[in-house]
Amino acid sequence: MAIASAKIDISDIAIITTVVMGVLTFLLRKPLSKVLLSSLTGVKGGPASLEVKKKDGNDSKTAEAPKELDPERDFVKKMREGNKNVVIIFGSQTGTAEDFANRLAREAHAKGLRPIVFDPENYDYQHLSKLRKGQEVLVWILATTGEGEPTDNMHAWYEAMVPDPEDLENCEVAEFADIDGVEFDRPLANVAYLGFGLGNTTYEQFCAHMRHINSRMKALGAKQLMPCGEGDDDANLEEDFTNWKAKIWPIICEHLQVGPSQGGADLTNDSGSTEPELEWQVEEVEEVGDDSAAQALRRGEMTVKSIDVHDAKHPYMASIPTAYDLSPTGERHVLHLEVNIGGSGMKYRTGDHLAVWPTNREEEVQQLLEALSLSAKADSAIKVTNTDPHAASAYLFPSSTTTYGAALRHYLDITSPPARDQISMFVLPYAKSSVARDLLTQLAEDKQAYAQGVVGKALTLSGLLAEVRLAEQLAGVNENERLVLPFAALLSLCSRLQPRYYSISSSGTTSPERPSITAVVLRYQPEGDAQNWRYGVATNYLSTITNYVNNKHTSRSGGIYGGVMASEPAGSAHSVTHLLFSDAEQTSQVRVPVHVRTSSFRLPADHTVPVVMIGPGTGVAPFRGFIQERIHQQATGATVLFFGARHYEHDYLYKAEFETQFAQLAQYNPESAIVTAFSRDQPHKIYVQHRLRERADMVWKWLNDLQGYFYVCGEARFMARDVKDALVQIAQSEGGLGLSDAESWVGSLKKFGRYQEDVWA
Ligand SMILES: Cc1cc2nc3c(=O)[nH]c(=O)nc-3n(C[C@H](O)[C@H](O)[C@H](O)COP(=O)(O)O)c2cc1C
Repeated sequence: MAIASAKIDISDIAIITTVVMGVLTFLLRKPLSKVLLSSLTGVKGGPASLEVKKKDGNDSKTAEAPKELDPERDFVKKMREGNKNVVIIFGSQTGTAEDFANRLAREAHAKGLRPIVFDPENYDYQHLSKLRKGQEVLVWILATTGEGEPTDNMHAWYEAMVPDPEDLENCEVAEFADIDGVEFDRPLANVAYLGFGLGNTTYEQFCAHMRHINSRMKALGAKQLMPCGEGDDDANLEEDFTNWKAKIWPIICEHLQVGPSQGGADLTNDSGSTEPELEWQVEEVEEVGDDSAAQALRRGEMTVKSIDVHDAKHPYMASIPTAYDLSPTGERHVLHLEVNIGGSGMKYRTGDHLAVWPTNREEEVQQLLEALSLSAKADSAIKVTNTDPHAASAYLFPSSTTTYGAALRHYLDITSPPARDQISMFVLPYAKSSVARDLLTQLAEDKQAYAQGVVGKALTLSGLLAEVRLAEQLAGVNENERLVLPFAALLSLCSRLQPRYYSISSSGTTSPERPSITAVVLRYQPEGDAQNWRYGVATNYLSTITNYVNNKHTSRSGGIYGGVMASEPAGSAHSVTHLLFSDAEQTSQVRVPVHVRTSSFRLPADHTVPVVMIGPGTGVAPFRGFIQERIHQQATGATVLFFGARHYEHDYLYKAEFETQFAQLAQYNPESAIVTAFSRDQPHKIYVQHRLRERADMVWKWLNDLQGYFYVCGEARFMARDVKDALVQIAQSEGGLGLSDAESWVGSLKKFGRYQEDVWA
């Protein structure tokens, strides 16, 4: 199952799993009736609850002396060395908040402010207290992930600043540096801040990460300059961000007393004719070194690094021993890929995620090179450096030198539609002809025109540039008057290509070196451009890899490589020329950059406890691993999988495998079974929640009487919600509870980690 897609990569709509391990972070606060309470707290094999320390009276004053901090991780020092006055800190899981932070910084710069962006993973939170209001402003840009959780890169800061999410007003005060002159429990009294939360209203805990940090900032004495903005990814995140941004500049400028009448010096020109100061400088350089070094440049640095520890910043180049289409005759193709991580030092546990670093489709890369008039220079070496010597990062890519082609292929998101403010800041200024200026101004300023002309068509940057070119041609604009976008401007326009996360569909115990993933290939025709196909970046990359693995004797230098799947849409041939290969082994073995992400989606340690899994479609992915694990444990508790799909004939994923495995599990417990719901095989739709209700008495017995675990993986908005409603109904009909007690019962299962979700919107 695909779990995390890049933001606008509507495509691999994937997305992650995030599991509720409430028990690790929450204490039960509202006990139910005694009977229910004892059934919930008597969890066997469940994770232990964490002791949450409270600040009370003198206790908190005896806090340990601050640890020696690494000066390299002091962001305030770095900020002051660069004479910056706006510090932007982002928490991002799939890249959107990071992109927003960078865009905000560019706009701040255009307003005459001096911004700097920090990834909290590289710095220590303790320095926050050194910020000085009136002279400096802190801006949080925080996405929420999991079930109301902080993003990985904010994890350490969040843990320190929000020790008890259930008691935001009154929890233990974190340690801060240099807090002389302020009250002990108000260490951030000198700090002025504002914030924007990214979230999705489909999730129960909307924008929880930003909201929790906001409450703690206030509780720790910081001055909030205006209420936090919130963006809803289920509605229009981009517009929410644009509206919030419009409000913050006068407030920041007034607070810092900068700019004409404190409104900020707007260095962008209304006519769009002034070229912006760009963040990145691009210099063409001679290629140095032998052939393999030159090749590495073309393929991206990811292939050549020799490192011991592989993580989110340093993927491992894994080979793919097996890959196939699980539903070759289905309307949608679901891929199964096994990834060889043997020898990498990486380990995974059942329920973890695998991040895959995709490569853009070669056709997209070539189209963009063409639109930039860089086709002839695709393999030219370039050095990309930050124009600001005090910026948090000097380089945009893993190394200072790459090629135009490799940058577009491996490092930049070139398929997401450019945002309105990006068009006005980084495309419009390069338009010389009035026809190009008019077209771009309309898209940048008219929301409706943008919604139809860019979003509705899922227009990529190369598509936008092609439309401008066509308009210029039709208007007879001279070649030397036509818009040519500089590569350095494109670097400000495109965000970084992000890894995509997939639930691992194998057991870490039985296949420790071969995690597998299960992903549906995303291809669609946008409403506004129904003639043309759009391709999800990562899943089509995986599809190309699958094709290659199954035909590996075909020459890879052949350029365009035809798809082998049935019902490939016309024109979907993929080029493998620029996939990554292992040259060291001289085997032309294709390599996929990956890393493992730990999750909290876990089976109970005690195999005698029943396990009920709801996994329609590719939501079945983590449960394949769970089933392997339960067989290995010879689980005597019931193991029950509710699987749903459209058609028995085409979409029953892992059918033969599951049938054999459940026959085996039934030997340990006769109630173990797979229950299927094929929605379109009869006139009326049947879904997993219907099957669940049909077995209400058993479900109640497994979960309430036997203290079983309940897992849901798949689509959040309808399926996960309907499944939860079905469980509430079961608690009413089988447990005799009123609606509110039934809801509390389900809520408490969640709090105790016995109802875990791995869902995506
Ligand atoms: C796996 C997953 C879990 C999420 N959980 C929540 C949540 O609990 N609450 C919420 O408001 N938004 C949630 N979101 C929505 C994200 O916050 C939103 O899509 C955001 O734009 C992602 O930003 P990022 O790309 O910087 O990580 C979740 C998204 C994903 C993919």
